[in-house]
Amino acid sequence: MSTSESSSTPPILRGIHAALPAPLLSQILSSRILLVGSGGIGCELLKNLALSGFRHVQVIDLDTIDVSNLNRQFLFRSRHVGMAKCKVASEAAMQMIPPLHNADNDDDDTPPAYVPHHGNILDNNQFHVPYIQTFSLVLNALDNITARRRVNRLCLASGIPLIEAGTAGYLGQVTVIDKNAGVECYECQAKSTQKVYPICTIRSTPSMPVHCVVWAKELYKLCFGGKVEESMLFEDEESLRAEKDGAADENDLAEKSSADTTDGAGKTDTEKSTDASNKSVDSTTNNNEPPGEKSTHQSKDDNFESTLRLAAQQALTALFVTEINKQIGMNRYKNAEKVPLPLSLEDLEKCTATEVIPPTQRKDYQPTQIWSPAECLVEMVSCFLQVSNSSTPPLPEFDKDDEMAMRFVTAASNLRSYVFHIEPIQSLYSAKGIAGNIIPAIATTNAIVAGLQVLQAFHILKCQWMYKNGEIEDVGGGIKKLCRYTYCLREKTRRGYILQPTTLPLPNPNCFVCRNAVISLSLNTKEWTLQMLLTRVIKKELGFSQPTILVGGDIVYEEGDDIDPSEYASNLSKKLIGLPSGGVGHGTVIGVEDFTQDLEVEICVSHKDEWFIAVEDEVAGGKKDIKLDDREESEKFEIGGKKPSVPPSAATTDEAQTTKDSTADDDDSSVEVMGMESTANNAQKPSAENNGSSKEAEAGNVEDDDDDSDIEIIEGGTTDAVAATSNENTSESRMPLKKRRLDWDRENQNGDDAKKAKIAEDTPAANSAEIEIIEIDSD
Ligand SMILES: Nc1ncnc2c1ncn2[C@@H]1O[C@H](COP(=O)(O)OP(=O)(O)OP(=O)(O)O)[C@@H](O)[C@H]1O
Ligand SMILES: [Zn+2]
Repeated sequence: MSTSESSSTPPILRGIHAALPAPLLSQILSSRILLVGSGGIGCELLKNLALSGFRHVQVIDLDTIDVSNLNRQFLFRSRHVGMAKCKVASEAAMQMIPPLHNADNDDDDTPPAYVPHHGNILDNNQFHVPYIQTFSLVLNALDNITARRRVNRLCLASGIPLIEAGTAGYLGQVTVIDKNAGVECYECQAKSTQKVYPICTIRSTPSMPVHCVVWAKELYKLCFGGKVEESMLFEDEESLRAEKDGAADENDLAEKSSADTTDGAGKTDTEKSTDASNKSVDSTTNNNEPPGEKSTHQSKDDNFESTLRLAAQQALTALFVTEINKQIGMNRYKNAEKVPLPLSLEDLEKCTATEVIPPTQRKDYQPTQIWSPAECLVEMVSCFLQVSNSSTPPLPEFDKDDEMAMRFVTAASNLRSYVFHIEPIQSLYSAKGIAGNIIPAIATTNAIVAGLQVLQAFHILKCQWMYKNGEIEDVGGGIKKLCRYTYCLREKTRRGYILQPTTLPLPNPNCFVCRNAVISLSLNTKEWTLQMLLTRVIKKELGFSQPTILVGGDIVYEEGDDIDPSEYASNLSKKLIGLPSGGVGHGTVIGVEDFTQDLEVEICVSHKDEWFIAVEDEVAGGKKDIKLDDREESEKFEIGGKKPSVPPSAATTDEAQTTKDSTADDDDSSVEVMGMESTANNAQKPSAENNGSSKEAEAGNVEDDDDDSDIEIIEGGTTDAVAATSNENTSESRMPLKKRRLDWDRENQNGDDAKKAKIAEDTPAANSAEIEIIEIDSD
């Protein structure tokens, strides 16, 4: 019997007791763990924590249980659908904690408690640095970058170790982030950004199914969204006029055609028709008629229904006939391989007939069926009618799990594919894959990764216990030595392992989060307003939550509970160049602080007037650069490019010096983000928005370094072996990101299936890889 195992140990804990020295077990039993996310990985983790004897766990999750979660989030049953995930998961896990006998835990006699918090980790008021500081360590089981970034920053600011994990299909990884260990943080490496398509491709020249799906999602926003002006398809009067003028330059015929299809208010036929169907929706949803009176107003209802059907038909004709003819009339496709073909008027006439049953309402309906154009039209009409006849408004944003939204997007995107001769036509099932960019979740990978996380938790607790006993000088040093970045691979390594541990990577010196590096930002300071800078860059790209912005040492904007929003409101609409304290021009250093994340950064601005984007050259083949037009101003920026070589105004300040010094080795900056398509970055950063981070694709680089010794390290006997492995691994794991990516690409050409699969996700041919957000879903 081992040191910690007693005759009274419950059988389920005996294995753990046999493996762990008694003090470590006691450390586990009294530790306080925070788990963020109780979905796929989170459920596995909760079960592992409970069965390993962890008694004090808090769980944060914002979501409720959906039917689609049940196949892999095994703590949930169908009776739990609609209930808070964290509550159900905590209760289920609590039942699994083996009862303890006094001898097991001398230090802690408080009863076990798994406490759920049904909330958003982004909520500053509830989940802040002092809260995080009450835990021994934090475990992440999240599915998005924003939340991960937030936990990363909270943990760095609190000095609490974080065990980060992610999966994408068969691939997964686990790592440990700890400020005091001096290792890479979550934001040291760039994450894949939302895939962005040039507006012109989506609006006029789609060539792949994914373009049609993106268009259909924008159409959903235009038809049902709360803010139609946020749809990429929305046209204000100015852009309509600009389009008309441009068309006039092209040829006279174009102008005539354009004039024919816009009304006096400058609205396109599409907008007029979707307006019409929306008005029908409004008039129906505002109709307060009690349901019982319906039969007495049958004929009135019949009339109303036929009005709705007519409005739907008009909208569809505008979308798939009038608008297409207009574009053809403007000679937009004169060099295209195939000119689009508007939908048949006959199909459009038939689609409103009451007796035609939409495909999804038929008895033999299967989500893998492919709908004909006529069926797609009927399906769209049924969506319009459903919205009109329902008392609850549709979701303002497209959600792949919303049944109506998915039917609408499948039908609309397929109709667009038919018009533009794009193949293959998608079933609802495959369109959902593209729309949500879904890589099927594999429960086994989640389970493996959650197991690895608990092993890392043992390592951290061991370090904390060793520190308490004066065996090591600092916890961080111990973590750096004991903990591992572990990849879960699809194919076995040469030595036959699927788990590949490496030493924790060193921080990226250019990381503004953990290394306080100056951020370089290029944009047009004469066009960008403070509001654009705030929303597009400071909040969205850099993840600030309550920023204070300083120019020339003076506050130009501030947010917070006790801040009067009107105080700096007038600055928001000002162009950067016109801001107080001398404005922001080429070389200006902007300060940004966020006390909710204990983060302060400096942004060195480069003024840049003209922006280009590489697009497919349909005529000559290959790529060509086109100048970005005015509509995309907020997409015209670059983070992490070259900083101004001689910052004019700030040249003598310390900030400027920092800026200048860091310019030389800036080329491989991992925070380079272009807010537009086809930058090298997108290829560089695979699947970071899914359950995994960008690391998994680099797994191939460490294949030769395989050594699974750290799986047994908890027993303390393998430290040397791991240290030796660390040295071997260091050069690979510290390699600049671009170099590692190049090696990765090369290896893929050599035909490793696992890696090919990963690359396939990054290539246009795998449609699902092209969309904005990558999510893991049920398989
Ligand atoms: N900001 C956040 N605050 C709290 N919990 C979050 C936050 N963002 C995501 N989560 C939770 O993280 C969990 C991630 O789990 P998972 O990746 O299995 O996603 P899922 O939504 O359960 O499944 P899927 O998206 O595949 O249908 C989810 O339960 C989700 O609610
Ligand atoms: Zn970092």
